[in-house]
Amino acid sequence: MKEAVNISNSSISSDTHQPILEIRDLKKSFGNKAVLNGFNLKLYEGENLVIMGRSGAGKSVMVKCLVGLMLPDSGSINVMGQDINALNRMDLDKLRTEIGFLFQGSALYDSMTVRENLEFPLRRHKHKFGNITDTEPLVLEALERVGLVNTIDLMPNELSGGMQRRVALARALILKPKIILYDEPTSGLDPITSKEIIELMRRVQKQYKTSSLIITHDVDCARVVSERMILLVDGVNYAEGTFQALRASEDDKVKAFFK
Ligand SMILES: Nc1ncnc2c1ncn2[C@@H]1O[C@H](COP(=O)(O)OP(=O)(O)OP(=O)(O)O)[C@@H](O)[C@H]1O
Repeated sequence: MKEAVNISNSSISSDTHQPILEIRDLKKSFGNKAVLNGFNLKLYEGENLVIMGRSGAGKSVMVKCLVGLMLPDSGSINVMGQDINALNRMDLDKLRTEIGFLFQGSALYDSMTVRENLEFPLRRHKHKFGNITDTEPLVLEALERVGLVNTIDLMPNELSGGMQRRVALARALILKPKIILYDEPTSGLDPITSKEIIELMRRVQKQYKTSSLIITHDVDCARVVSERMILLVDGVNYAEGTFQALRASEDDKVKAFFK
């Protein structure tokens, strides 16, 4: 297993803590093209970990393996002490409620109102809150967290791109997950709206005390939200450390990320 260049870890990543999410030696090839070549990751409780990689580096492949949409060739993925590849469908479904996703684009259901979009995961995973019948308080709470209670009866196409992203964040939060996975949370947004989303991510992290895995190309987003970063190069975690430490690195491959 190839070890990452550890440029400077934050105190959170101390090995005395048990990671809430751990990826070990993940490998995935397509034909003779190795995309992930022994990728490792540990996400600790309450931490904001950013993964940066150039286009085609294998970030989406990693995310798909992580959520069980793609099988890796080898390696393990452990979420809250459970190996996801060893779980049956029902247990995997249950574990998924502990992971909130905010994918590229907002991926709201266009034919549903904001309220219905937020109710959807609640109905699907009723068991999580003891078979609740009145979803309204949870919907309102999640919308309040993102400052959009007044949009509850609107359709997604009546919202701006930034508002849609915020509603998608509310939907990711509604099941009160322990982990949030952000895949390019600021892509396609103008700089001001991006800043608003980044600020919201920080606020939500504090309120819900979630652990966040943030996949981004956006250096500004990484600077503001990350406590620790992993640079994914050639299918491995090439370098790890704080934003400041990585930015100060003299390594050419690391420097290329900050140009
Ligand atoms: N199902 C697939 N079949 C064949 N090749 C694939 C498949 N999925 C991904 N790849 C290849 O794996 C490589 C990594 O793709 P991936 O989408 O993970 O990149 P990425 O880092 O997410 O890029 P971007 O930042 O542009 O989204 C690419 O070369 C892609 O063509």
